[in-house]
Amino acid sequence: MSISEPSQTDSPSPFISDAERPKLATSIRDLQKHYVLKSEVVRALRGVSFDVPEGDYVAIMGPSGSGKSTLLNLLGCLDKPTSGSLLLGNDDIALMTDNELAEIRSRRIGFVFQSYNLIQQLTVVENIQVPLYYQGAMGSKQHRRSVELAQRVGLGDRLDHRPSQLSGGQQQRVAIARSLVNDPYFVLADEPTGNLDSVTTEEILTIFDELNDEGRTIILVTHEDDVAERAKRVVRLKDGKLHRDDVNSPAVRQAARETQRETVAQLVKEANL
Ligand SMILES: Nc1ncnc2c1ncn2[C@@H]1O[C@H](COP(=O)(O)OP(=O)(O)OP(=O)(O)O)[C@@H](O)[C@H]1O
Repeated sequence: MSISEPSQTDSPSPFISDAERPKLATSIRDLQKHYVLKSEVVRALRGVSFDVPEGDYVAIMGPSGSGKSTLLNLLGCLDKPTSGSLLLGNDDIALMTDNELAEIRSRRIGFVFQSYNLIQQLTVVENIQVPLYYQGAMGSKQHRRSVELAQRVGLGDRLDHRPSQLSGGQQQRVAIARSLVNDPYFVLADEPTGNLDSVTTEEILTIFDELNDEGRTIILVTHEDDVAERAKRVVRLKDGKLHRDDVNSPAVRQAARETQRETVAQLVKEANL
């Protein structure tokens, strides 16, 4: 359950100075995406607008076909809108060339996928470094940063392991560390707990909570209410439009944390019997 509050205003208040206004990780205005299939036009996004301030934690939800993946592809610079704007920093992705999109995608967006998408032949540290490899930045400083990130997600004792030697939850931790290596505008996670059991889901959501507490901006797509309740805000799409934009109260977030921890404690207890 969430209480409904408008989380953004369309026009900036004249009483707030530029210095006081929160910086935006991204700003989306009247975003439209149409796909042309033979003679048919599919209007996957039909004028979506919202802002994501730095430090926000947004869950995107909606029924199948509502436009979540389409929005995620645009946020991840994997595709360009038909019209409207999507600002990353001061850059509008609608105006970028394909090369510029690829550049910003590899340098400034941190991806976490449901299926982890790790390279099987590489170790934990090497997988974390992959986004740096595309930039030709592979010195000792970058190696140190990758080790620190592995430690940050609790894999300090698994640095030389390969994905096949790790559990699903550990592989997702590697993916989270990899998503942070470039200091991204935001972490973009597509059903990050979709393949995980409740115990591991709780571990991953706790890492997201901690990263967000440290100021990281997180945008995730989920079908699960209990995952969405952990976010600060839930954006719901319906038929390609923004249907609702609700703030989760601290009480709702805390209750979701407690419920999940109790479920985990019960499962652990049962497993020990
Ligand atoms: N590449 C494409 N070509 C044509 N139509 C597409 C394409 N991608 C998505 N669509 C259509 O756009 C609409 C929105 O699809 P999208 O995948 O964004 O929805 P979704 O909310 O992510 O759904 P799901 O939860 O099932 O993954 C759907 O009608 C879909 O069939």
